[in-house]
Amino acid sequence: MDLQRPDSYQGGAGPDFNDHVLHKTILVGDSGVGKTSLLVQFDQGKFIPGSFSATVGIGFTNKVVTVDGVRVKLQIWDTAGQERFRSVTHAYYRDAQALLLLYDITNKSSFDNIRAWLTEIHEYAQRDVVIMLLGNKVSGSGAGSAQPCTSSALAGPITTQEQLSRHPS
Ligand SMILES: Nc1nc2c(ncn2[C@@H]2O[C@H](COP(=O)(O)OP(=O)(O)OP(=O)(O)O)[C@@H](O)[C@H]2O)c(=O)[nH]1
Repeated sequence: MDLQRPDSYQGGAGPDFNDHVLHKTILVGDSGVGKTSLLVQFDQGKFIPGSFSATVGIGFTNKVVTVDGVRVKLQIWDTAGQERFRSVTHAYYRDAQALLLLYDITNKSSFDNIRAWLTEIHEYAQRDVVIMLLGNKVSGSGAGSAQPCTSSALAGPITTQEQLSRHPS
């Protein structure tokens, strides 16, 4: 799926959100941990396997979900995990209400790098941003294989120490 759709970005609040609560979420994590795959899975309901094509820059997709009777428009931004795009993606952290921080459970360095990601998040995102740590690639076949480290992670901001202590050593 092509997430590079600058034509669909209208700036500011974006498309008509009159009857929605807008919620901006950003997917972050090392290159190859499965951010784009997770977003495509969430958007289209299926895992699309294929050769790895690294995201260039940043793009977003919208999805409306109903939570406790309230329609919420999720605007989910998919960022490139590669270092060379960091300066581009940092600029988007500020507006985010939530950050989904992914690592690949089959790749230790992607977990080791979580500390560095949290340092960047604390530098560029709002202080009260909600951070959810997700271990991806739990299933070899891909589909729906991301697992949160805690089911209550989205209930409120959590600290670096809390997040790291939730990962089994
Ligand atoms: N086995 C398995 N493979 C996965 C899973 N999720 C993604 N992959 C594969 O991992 C590779 C990288 O996935 P992407 O979604 O492109 O990774 P990314 O984090 O968006 O990478 P960047 O765009 O470079 O930041 C692809 O070959 C995917 O098919 C999963 O849950 N299980």
